[in-house]
Amino acid sequence: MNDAETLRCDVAVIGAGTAGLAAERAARSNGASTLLIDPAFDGTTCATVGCMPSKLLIAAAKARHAVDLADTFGIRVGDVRIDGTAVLERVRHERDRFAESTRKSIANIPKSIRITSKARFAAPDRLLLDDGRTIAARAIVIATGSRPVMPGPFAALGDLALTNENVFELKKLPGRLAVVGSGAIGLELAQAFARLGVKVALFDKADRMAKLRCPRVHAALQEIIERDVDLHLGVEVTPHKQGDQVRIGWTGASEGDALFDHVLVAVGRPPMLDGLNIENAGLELDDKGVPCHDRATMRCGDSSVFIAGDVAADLPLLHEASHEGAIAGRNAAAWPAPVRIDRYVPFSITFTDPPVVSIGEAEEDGAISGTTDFTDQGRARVEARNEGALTLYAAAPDGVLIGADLVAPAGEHLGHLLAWAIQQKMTATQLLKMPFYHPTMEEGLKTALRTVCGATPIALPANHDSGSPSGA
Ligand SMILES: Cc1cc2nc3c(=O)[nH]c(=O)nc-3n(C[C@H](O)[C@H](O)[C@H](O)COP(=O)(O)OP(=O)(O)OC[C@H]3O[C@@H](n4cnc5c(N)ncnc54)[C@H](O)[C@@H]3O)c2cc1C
Ligand SMILES: NC(=O)c1ccc[n+]([C@@H]2O[C@H](COP(=O)([O-])OP(=O)(O)OC[C@H]3O[C@@H](n4cnc5c(N)ncnc54)[C@H](O)[C@@H]3O)[C@@H](O)[C@H]2O)c1
Repeated sequence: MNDAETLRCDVAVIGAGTAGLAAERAARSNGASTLLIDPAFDGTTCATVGCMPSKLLIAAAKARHAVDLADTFGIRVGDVRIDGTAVLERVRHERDRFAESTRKSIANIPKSIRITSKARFAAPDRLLLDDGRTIAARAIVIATGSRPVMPGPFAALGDLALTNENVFELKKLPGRLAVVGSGAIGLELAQAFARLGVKVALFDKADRMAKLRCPRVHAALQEIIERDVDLHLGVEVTPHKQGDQVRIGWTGASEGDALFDHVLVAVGRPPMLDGLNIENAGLELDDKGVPCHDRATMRCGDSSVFIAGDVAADLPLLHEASHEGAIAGRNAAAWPAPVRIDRYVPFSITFTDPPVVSIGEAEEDGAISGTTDFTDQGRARVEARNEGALTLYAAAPDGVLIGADLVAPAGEHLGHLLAWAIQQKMTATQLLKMPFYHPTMEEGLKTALRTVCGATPIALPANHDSGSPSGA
């Protein structure tokens, strides 16, 4: 198969993260010979510095919040002490378990397929490895992920500036933490650290958090976040090192300055194209430098190069990375015959408490909206979790659901129901013909669905009660 310097395969995959692993699996199971290249094979961003450690920290914050909530029910808890060292040790311990289990599954890939190195393009069908070898491949999948941005003034702070890559390595909880960026990472971690007793200030240059589209839902989120966090939207921040602390000054919609023990920089994760010599791949690039590609095949132009995961800079989410990997791997194996694969409805959950969810479209010609206010929703009130709002979007004239924005208790579950209904192109009327158990958070959907029907000539389902049980 090989001469001394050149390895040959049908499909070479650059990057062994979630997308690359899925691409290699799909290519191999479709009969291609494969090579998977990664400098570390250390167990994916998701398991090591992404989804899993962040959700572990959030789980600790949830336990702390449950103690606070107990009082509402007449359950008096004595003095609460947060052992920050133990909190962070559990995060790392469980995180390491997830990463180890991912590494074990990577180790099951035949050794001859795993190439421990960095790869860069020499030509559209040829890669150079750091160890001097070359790979000649019929098709290549780029799955190199993304990396955190660290603007210069923050980089100058040295160890005081954190990103998702080292924040979970803290040995103790900081006293005061500045979080810059109120996207998914900033929001999740700002609220979690605050609920663990850290004094947190959250800054964003934009005036919308988590790219939420509906102003009503955004207002509800703002009220929720401000209960735990000192929030400053629409500001420019300037950091300076002061002794072993950081002084953050901010101007814009509000002005001030304050001292922090650390600053968490969460201002986005651009695609990881550094060092790939992408110019040698002969691809058309968009204005972010990302190869232009077809979402149904993940093929870049009419080349034999495919792209998947965060590096595609489309929907940098885990389920999309794994789906795009499968699409790219399948198509790379089938190259040049394209296999067009349907994509999921866009769906993101930010795991704040309550969670923030955005699905599908927000506005379309003739869009109708329906809303629910969770501040007085029955089951939410029973649980003392009555906060948040939901906006559903539907297309006229028949009320086909096209999208939703929400921040609501049980939001991750409501979000799944809605995403599945929206992907199936169901109408508000069809959803209302299905059972809603009482008393549940799901009954909150009924209110929004009925408003969608009420806003149009769409009929409420015949022979179904149009009233509400107590508290729904
Ligand atoms: C803090 C945080 C929390 C998150 N939480 C969630 C969540 O709750 N839910 C969710 O859906 N998503 C979440 N995400 C997003 C999710 O983690 C990513 O979308 C996903 O991990 C991307 O997978 P990937 O395969 O594209 O990239 P990665 O897993 O980063 O894999 C890229 C691989 O490419 C390798 N590589 C890079 N350059 C080269 C090269 N030149 N040669 C060879 N190999 C190379 C790297 O070593 C790496 O192994 C979170 C992200 C972060 C940062
Ligand atoms: N639950 C989840 O699914 C989850 C959780 C965490 C991360 N992620 C993924 O990771 C990606 C990266 O997350 P992220 O939060 O870093 O990025 P992001 O793009 O979601 O948010 C970045 C935020 O930083 C702000 N910002 C940019 N430059 C700034 C500056 N100089 N000063 C102040 N604010 C600034 C932006 O306005 C934006 O609100 C997300 O896009 C998401 O796909 C997903």
